[in-house]
Amino acid sequence: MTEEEARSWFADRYDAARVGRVGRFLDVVREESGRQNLVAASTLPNLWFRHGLDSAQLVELAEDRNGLWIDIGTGGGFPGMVVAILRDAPTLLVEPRQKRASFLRDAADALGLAHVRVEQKRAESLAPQPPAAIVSARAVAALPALFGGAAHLTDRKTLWLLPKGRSARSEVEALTGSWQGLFHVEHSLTDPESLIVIARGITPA
Ligand SMILES: C[S@@+](CC[C@H](N)C(=O)[O-])C[C@H]1O[C@@H](n2cnc3c(N)ncnc32)[C@H](O)[C@@H]1O
Repeated sequence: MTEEEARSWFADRYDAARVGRVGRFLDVVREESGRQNLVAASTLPNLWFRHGLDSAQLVELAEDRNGLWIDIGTGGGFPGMVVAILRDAPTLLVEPRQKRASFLRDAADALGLAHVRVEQKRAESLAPQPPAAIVSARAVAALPALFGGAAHLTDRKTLWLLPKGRSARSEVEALTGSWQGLFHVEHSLTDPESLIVIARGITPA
């Protein structure tokens, strides 16, 4: 898919103001990439597709849930910042690296996203709070570490949306005896060989 086609994917689903905000955010990611490493340099020419659309597809998997969305390890903003632009519900971006967390705070302020909170912490250090409706994490850790680090922020109704590349099935199978829940996988729109793990009812086995 070309960048123009990826942008059209947004324009077909969202109003012009939201699409404009996604575009402004991708512009600041491009600009900030001269100062810190936010995304792989090879993906800078394809921000709409590789990061915008790759993030936005999670909103389509979220079953219209309106509650708190926690994105673990947001890094340069993906998927959490795109999610926050596309839905108006509270969004918590968890990112331990100071420079990245500051960038996320500044970007949320510049875009007027008052429903975004940034915590400069590791997920496992966050105090328990009202359980998340949705937890996402892209390219952060293996499933046992994600569940171990963030389960205290969730309850049995929480939907976990975890882009996992090609390792998805083997990671789910390897959970036997440690974590249990209901799992299925979806193919990623940005790479049919990559899978997104969708999980609910996650508890220690
Ligand atoms: C490879 S980057 C991915 C960033 C972003 N999710 C993306 O896909 O573009 C992993 C990020 O997870 C963060 N991270 C690593 N361990 C974490 C933890 N336990 N809790 C929260 N964030 C974590 C790192 O600081 C880093 O920014």
